[in-house]
Amino acid sequence: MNFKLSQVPDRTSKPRQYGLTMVMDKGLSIRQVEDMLDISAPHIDIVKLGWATSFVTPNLKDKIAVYKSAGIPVYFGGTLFEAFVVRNQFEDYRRLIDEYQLEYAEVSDGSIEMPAEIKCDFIRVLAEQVKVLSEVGSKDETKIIPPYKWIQLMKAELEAGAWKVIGEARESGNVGLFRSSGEVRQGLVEEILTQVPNKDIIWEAPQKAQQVWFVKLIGANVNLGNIAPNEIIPLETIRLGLRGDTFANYLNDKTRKRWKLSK
Ligand SMILES: O=C(O)[C@H](CS(=O)(=O)O)OP(=O)(O)O
Repeated sequence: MNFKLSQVPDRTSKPRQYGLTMVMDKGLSIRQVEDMLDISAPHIDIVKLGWATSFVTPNLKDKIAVYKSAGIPVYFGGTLFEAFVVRNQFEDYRRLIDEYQLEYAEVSDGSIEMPAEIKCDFIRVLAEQVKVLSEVGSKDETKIIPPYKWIQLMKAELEAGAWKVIGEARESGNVGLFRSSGEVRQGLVEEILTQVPNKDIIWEAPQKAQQVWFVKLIGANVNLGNIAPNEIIPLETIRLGLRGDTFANYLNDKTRKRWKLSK
């Protein structure tokens, strides 16, 4: 940090197991990646090449190499996994992961119907090869999954070997964990947290108000995903209580009382 400031929460340090910021790259050029890393690398834990953008991104290997040289792991979006699976090309997908020397892979069923047991089988197989992030939730806004089902799926996928489970929200943040307005399905999140350890969950939270909500609920070291490249540094300030939205979060009672601040 550039300055000394008291009453700032401790952040976990890299390589983080929690307190993760997962960034969504949906087609940055190599130059843009270099620029992003130049300023934001300390605050990026993992990068997802959103949905199937990796299929059409030129110079993919070179781009992944830039992330690698900065020590930042990259993985393909779950939609690419689904695109291979529906075409009966799972083995090709596994080879692809090796060819691109990836250390993480996402297993999801956001765009397809996949029995939970089959999804867990894919997780089991891939977990032998890489660290698996499995995503729970549908991309279809009309498909409302009840909380008990989210919990069941998340637990089963972690047991099958997922390193983290991701709560679906899409790039837009208006499905899955959120209502179409972007408002958090609070009851859902709170119920999930009674059964699944928060360190095991990455919450997709692309909108500022959503990030603020999670930081207020869970704290500076909440795992957040689908963060846009230009929101990485702003998010870090939200985590640290250095933006208006979370400003009073970590101040002690004496300071809050003196300045008449409420959390
Ligand atoms: O679910 C996601 O976050 C993304 C992006 S979007 O749904 O296409 O907006 O898909 P994924 O395949 O998990 O990257």
